[in-house]
Amino acid sequence: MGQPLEWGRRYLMVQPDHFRIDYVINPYMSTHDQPDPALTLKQWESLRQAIVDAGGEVEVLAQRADSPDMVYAMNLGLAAADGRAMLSHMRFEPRRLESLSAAEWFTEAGFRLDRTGGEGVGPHFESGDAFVFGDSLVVGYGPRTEEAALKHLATEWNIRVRGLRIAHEGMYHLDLPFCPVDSTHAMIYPPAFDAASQAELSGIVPDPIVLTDEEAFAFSANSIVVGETIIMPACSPRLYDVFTDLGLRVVVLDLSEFHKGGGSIRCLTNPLDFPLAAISTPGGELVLPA
Ligand SMILES: NC(=[NH2+])NCCC[C@H](N)C(=O)O
Repeated sequence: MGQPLEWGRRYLMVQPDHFRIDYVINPYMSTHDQPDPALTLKQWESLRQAIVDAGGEVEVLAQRADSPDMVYAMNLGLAAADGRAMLSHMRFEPRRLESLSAAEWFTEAGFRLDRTGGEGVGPHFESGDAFVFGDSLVVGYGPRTEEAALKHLATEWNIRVRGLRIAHEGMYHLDLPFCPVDSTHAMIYPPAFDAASQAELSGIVPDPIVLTDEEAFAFSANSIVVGETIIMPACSPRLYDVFTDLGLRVVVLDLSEFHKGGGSIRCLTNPLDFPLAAISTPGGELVLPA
């Protein structure tokens, strides 16, 4: 039986005042399918409210007019409860301006900022690829985050990092095929990973909740757990039973406008309280799939 997650009470969200599809950097995006601004704001507000209702806290950052994807706050940087933050170094050029605002926000909020891509050089890292789970920081790499960033995270922060190679273009961030639910349970979608990483994953997750294709592509793993509540963009009857049996209250919200940019509930929320103490190890340690 798992214990509740030690994190996920405090989030950063970006108010979607300039959400558009201006370019295509994942298979879900099309410039011919634009979000409706009023519905976008309404859906975002329902998520903010659901987090507060579940006992969570939300900090809100204004969206830059020049950064339509900035609404996906999960990618702004990896923030820890002890005040460290690793700024993302986005793979695609149109998202890099977001980092200017993110750096300013993290600094003003009192975080000590590190970067994998100082001065624009260095490996790409997108924080939607990283979660604390078990004894390590689990990091997806391939489509967005580069393998070299994992080494940087491990040594810079003296933590244990376990890499999983993502091999599916529709699952381009780890937060699409992987979602920690409690200390032992996580939703996983194995086809997102190469064979060696699938093997690695079974060692990482003691109690896997394996998603069907349909569940995975409804963004079921792009959910968040806030206290006793799991907030999901979609929940099949089977998953509903799994989560209620685990003692969770299931809240399902419609975030359809944000699916047009290729993200949902997790992508819109950046946890600010990842515990690093549980995963720290002198000198750092990096475990990569064979
Ligand atoms: N954490 C996430 N998966 N965020 C989704 C990001 C979506 C954004 N359009 C991109 O491709 O970068």
